[in-house]
Amino acid sequence: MDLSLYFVTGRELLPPGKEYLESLEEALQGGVTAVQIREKNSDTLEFLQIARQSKILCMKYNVPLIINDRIDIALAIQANGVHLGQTDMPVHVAKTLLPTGMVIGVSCNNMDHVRKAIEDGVDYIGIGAVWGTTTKELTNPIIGVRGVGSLLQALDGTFIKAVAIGGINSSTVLRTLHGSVSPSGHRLDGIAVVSQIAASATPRSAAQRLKDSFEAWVHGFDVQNQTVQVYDVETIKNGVVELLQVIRDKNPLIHQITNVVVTNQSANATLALGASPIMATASEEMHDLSRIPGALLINFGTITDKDSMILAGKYANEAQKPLVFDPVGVGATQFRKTTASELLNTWQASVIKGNPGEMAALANSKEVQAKGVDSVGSGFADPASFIRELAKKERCVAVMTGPTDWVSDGTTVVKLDNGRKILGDITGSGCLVGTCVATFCAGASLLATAPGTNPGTESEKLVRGNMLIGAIGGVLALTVAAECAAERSDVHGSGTFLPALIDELYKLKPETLLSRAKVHVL
Ligand SMILES: Cc1ncc(COP(=O)(O)OP(=O)(O)O)c(N)n1
Ligand SMILES: Cc1ncsc1CCOP(=O)(O)O
Repeated sequence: MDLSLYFVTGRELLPPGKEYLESLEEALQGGVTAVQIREKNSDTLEFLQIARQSKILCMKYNVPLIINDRIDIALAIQANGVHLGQTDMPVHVAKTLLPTGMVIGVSCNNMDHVRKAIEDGVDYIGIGAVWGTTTKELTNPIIGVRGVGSLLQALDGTFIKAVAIGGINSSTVLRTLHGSVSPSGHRLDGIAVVSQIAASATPRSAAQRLKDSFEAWVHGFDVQNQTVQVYDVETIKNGVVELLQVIRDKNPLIHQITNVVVTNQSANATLALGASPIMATASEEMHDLSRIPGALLINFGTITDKDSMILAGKYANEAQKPLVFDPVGVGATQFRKTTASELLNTWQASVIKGNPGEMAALANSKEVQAKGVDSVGSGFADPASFIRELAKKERCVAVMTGPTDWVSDGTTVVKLDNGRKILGDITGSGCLVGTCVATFCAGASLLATAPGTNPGTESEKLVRGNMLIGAIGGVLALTVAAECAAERSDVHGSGTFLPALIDELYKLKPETLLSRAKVHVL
């Protein structure tokens, strides 16, 4: 059964003047691949009639029909299957009542539900609610995009299909699909949708849009899985130098929502690299800024603009712009942890950058501790494996800073050895890395969207351009410039180091980067 676009009906949501059967037929014409009749307010006779009429239409389009909750109705109309919630008829009882071959789907909100569904041998699970929704009063917690991945991983090795449900619409669909892939590479088989189709005056185009997004994303996912990109040191260094040139030629806008401690020096570092900073925080301007080529940096060192962070990130994903997230001091307070989780469930970061303490807190690891915004101790026993797994889990490039910097896209791990101790003696050196990474990612994005490249070919992506090279470029630019600054005879301590660092970023030459960068591909 193809569950890729699973329409769950909602007659109560029909727009004025729209007939139910007309709406269902248009949805089927738009490419719905499975239909579930969900009647929460009808008596048995009305439910039966609606199910019968719906079945005729579904058969016309050769689309399977599932009945929500009611085994008797499913049997009466010989539906293709039933969907059961956690408080509905238990699966083992339903199995005794249903003929073999009739599909059984179950709602799952947590790992216990998934384990039970596997034990019961269901055909598919509906994981939800992934996002907030007004269609149903939720009695279980919202799972969030990242929570779906761990439930999917539990299905590894089974034939049970999985769809996500709750708040899926044309704005959230790509984020849902991309962010829910498990670390083992298990993806959703489909999306289940009520209001985006049922409440639409044009259900055909609503369904078509969702179907196009789903198919484009799956195609991109399959292509990516089939192509292993192998990096060598020369390719990386040359890629970084190319991005430096793009930044200086194209002067991208680097929108930064950052903390009060580093705002000025971050803006100056951006300018020194050849890009254009804007330190804007009002939610009213987030949409306009997202339309300008460049990148977005969200640094929550002093979290006061959470709503703007949420909006800016959503718009950046929509515009396929790089989004660099610097979860400063995320382990320091419960508020920071909850906020980071909320942000990461809402938008997809292209790069997450942090020190070992911050990265440990994000990964719920106790191996490295933090004190406020600083990491304490000697770091991870196996930083390469840690960073690779974190990148895989968060579906982005991960950068872990320190005396040695580690960068991974979840496959390749790159170790960078240009770190200088004096960087730790100025405030906000980690934040400056974030700024430089955002600037180089902007360069990577501009390179990928340069005239001559077809923007239509990668419509399924949340970001365009090579974010691994962008992240490495940002780290190298800052650490190589720091090396140059630290060697200067006019630098006597941290006070003279900071302006010298900005100077060295300003003067940074491709040949300096090429000769000094200490890059190791693992
Ligand atoms: C595909 C899919 N997944 C989950 C649900 C929710 O079912 P349930 O938990 O039984 O809640 P109600 O739909 O009965 O309100 C679903 N219907 N479909
Ligand atoms: C039935 C159901 N189960 C979990 S969320 C939900 C409603 C989904 O509706 P919508 O697609 O309109 O958010």
